[in-house]
Amino acid sequence: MDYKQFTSADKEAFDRDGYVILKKFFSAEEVEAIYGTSRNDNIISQKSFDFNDSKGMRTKLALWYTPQDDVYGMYSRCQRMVRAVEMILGGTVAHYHSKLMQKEPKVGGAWEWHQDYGYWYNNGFLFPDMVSVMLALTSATVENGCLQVLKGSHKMGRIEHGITGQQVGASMEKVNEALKRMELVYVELEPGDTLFFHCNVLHRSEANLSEHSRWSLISAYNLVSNRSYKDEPASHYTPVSMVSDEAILQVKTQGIAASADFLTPEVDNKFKETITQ
Ligand SMILES: O=C(O)CCC(=O)C(=O)O
Ligand SMILES: [Fe+2]
Repeated sequence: MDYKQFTSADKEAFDRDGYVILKKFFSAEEVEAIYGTSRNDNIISQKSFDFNDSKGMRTKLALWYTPQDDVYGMYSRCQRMVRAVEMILGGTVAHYHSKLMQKEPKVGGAWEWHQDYGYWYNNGFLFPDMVSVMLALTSATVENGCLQVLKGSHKMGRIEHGITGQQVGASMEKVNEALKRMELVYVELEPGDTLFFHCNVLHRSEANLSEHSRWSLISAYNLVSNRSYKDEPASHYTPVSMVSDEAILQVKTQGIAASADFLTPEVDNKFKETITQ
């Protein structure tokens, strides 16, 4: 089977705008494999925790560092993904972490304006050679609190971040000025559509007040040369062990192992920085 590939035109758009959307980068069958598995994955539900927004709404999420041989790991490690991220970052890439974001109907929380590098910088990464890739497992719409990005804002460089509620957000003085000059884009996605976004692009999302879940699987990558000087799990400088594009459908219903290196917020006191959002 032919799989859609990330092109040099996609890379140009990413460099210009700080993000690019690849429609149907993963097929309906692949999304069914990942979403169907995650919906019934007891380990994922055991390892998920709530992350509260400033109004007490909450997003459920599970986060792990080393990509495994399960259906989620195959997403993070498959060839079209690794090649795309190599093109974006311009070198050999490592997987920083992945998370399954479960923004449930009526309760799914908001995320304040932030840059992912606003947090990751505090985790010891000197360079913003980092990128996130979000796969929509369900439709993401304005109604269910889809991601919003400020187009071109990655060019501002890193902005100071401070605590807003339980979350850490970007300086609102800078965000408010940035909002006057750049276009705010609601990233509406169909299942299978995939958003690549720069670690310095400003983004946020509103609460999910709708009847529909918004679930996404997000993998973050780093250049292996951008090794943290802090005590981060080794996955962040270990080259991704690439698998074929067929791998998702080959493992299909394989859920995550309980032994995966999950982030546990109770023990990990640098949670606020890691959670990337
Ligand atoms: O999905 C969301 O609403 C926020 C996600 C986010 O900020 C991230 O993954 O970096
Ligand atoms: Fe984020």
